[in-house]
Amino acid sequence: MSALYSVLIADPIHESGRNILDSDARIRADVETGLDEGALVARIGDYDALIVRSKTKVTRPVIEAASRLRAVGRAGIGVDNIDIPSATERGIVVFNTPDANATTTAELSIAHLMSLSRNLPQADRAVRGGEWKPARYSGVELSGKTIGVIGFGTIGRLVAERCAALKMRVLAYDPFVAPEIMSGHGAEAANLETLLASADYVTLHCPLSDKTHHLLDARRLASMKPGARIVNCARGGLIDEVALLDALRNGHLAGAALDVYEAEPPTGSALLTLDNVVFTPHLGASTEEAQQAVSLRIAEDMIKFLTTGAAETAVNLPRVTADQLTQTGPYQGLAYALGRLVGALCEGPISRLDVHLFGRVAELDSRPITAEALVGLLSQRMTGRVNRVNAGHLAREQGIEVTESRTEEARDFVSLVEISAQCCGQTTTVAGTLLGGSHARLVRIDGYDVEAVPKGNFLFTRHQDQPGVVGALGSILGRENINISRMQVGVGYDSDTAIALISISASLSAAAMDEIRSLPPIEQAVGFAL
Ligand SMILES: NC(=O)c1ccc[n+]([C@@H]2O[C@H](COP(=O)([O-])OP(=O)(O)OC[C@H]3O[C@@H](n4cnc5c(N)ncnc54)[C@H](O)[C@@H]3O)[C@@H](O)[C@H]2O)c1
Ligand SMILES: O=C(O)[C@H](O)COP(=O)(O)O
Repeated sequence: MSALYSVLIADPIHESGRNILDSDARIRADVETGLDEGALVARIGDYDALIVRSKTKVTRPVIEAASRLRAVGRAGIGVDNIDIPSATERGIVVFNTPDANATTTAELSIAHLMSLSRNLPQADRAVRGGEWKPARYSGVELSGKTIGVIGFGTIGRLVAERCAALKMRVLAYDPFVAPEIMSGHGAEAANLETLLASADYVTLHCPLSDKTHHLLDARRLASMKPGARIVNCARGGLIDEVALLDALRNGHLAGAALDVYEAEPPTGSALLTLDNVVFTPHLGASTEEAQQAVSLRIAEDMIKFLTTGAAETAVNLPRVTADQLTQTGPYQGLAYALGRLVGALCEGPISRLDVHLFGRVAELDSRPITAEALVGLLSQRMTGRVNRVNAGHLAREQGIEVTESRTEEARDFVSLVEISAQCCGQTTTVAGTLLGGSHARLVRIDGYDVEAVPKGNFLFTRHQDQPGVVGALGSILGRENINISRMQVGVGYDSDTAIALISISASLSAAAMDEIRSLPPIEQAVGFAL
């Protein structure tokens, strides 16, 4: 059997993950490391998926050349080397391995904290050089000191717990984490100003983004407690290195321990000339345990994504577990078909899409259901890739406002998914349910009850309720050699307009559709596929 999916591994990963990919007959995994942007642009068009660590830069030109790419898997945590907005626009899922190397990185931060306080690298170099001057390398105790943890996510919490165990007072700053969570991990919540002014040590554990670039700039470094020390095992760009150099040279800061740099490697950086700085070469994730865990996780998650579409750790999709996917999956299929239907029935720009869940379905996570309704709507109207990753972006580009609501009380069916679209001042509403928990049925179009399997080709008409319409439609279809497998006719309760929803064996030609539209009783006629 030839492989169904091709995966490019562009940075070195532990052999355990490669073995998993190699032993799956559905996957062809190629390892090509050290590719620069041009080389990656030239190669990426052949692949369904890309696996990277931090070295390979997945830039907009790479994403634009990636005609087949469905996923970028980051074997690690930080995704600042991947252009997420570009990937999202193109419907490419980006996921990482959020926990696999966290303990290892937290341990490096503690190691740096200790070597910085006790001058271990400097003392090691001195002893090797034959020097024996213990007084020269005298350090400071951690116990009783205050450490400020900036970024209280997975790693920040692990570091805080370890520092608390070392009898340090731990302050934490993270605008997105509640104080109770911080206290649960041995830390006191503080604002950034207080943290910087009172901490003897500051350790960074937030992601690098446009918002956190140079989080520690000259002004904030100057506001730190005199004689404080900094540990950075997160990302180089979080600190302005020129300002850091100044603060270390002028003695305002006593030292720094750096694993990460604004440019890696930091060749030629003046920081390398300072004796009060400890350096490691982006070693945060580099233990046998972490590398094995990261590699296994990315390989397993990539196979799961390619074969089932599940991406629990996606950074550009709402996080959905495999269990949730099993529950919402059938409703997602229904919502997709309803979205396509409403997209076909509305013959103009749509300004708003409302997804309303009634009954049991209202107890589920509505986000993937709403997202699929939007994918269905957009896929009816656009060529090119539309999926849950880029649907929100494409909707915003088209000026479509999306809302979702739920009512746990059942309405006519145990579960009902209802989708309304506003188009040219009119509202079109369609609804569907699942029979036996998995068989999608279309049950309502505007006020008309119908019962149709939402699959295949359809002709929909809205027409004056008068004799002869169905016969006229049937004769045009017959002449076109198109078979009718099922026909629903609905009559309005308080109007003289009726609808017909006809399942047909093939799509109708433009000429046949024009002929149908020219029949005097016809007000609207649409041919579409669900
Ligand atoms: N040196 C290494 O080899 C290495 C290894 C792993 C991770 N990392 C880096 O460490 C970072 C943190 O990893 P994690 O697993 O803890 O990530 P995480 O996503 O679990 O936690 C990041 C935390 O930062 C917080 N945050 C966001 N913006 C902030 C801001 N402006 N100020 C303060 N806090 C802010 C978030 O709310 C979140 O709680 C990663 O983004 C990665 O860049 C480095
Ligand atoms: O964000 C991470 O996971 C670390 O920076 C590790 O990066 P690496 O995989 O390139 O060692």
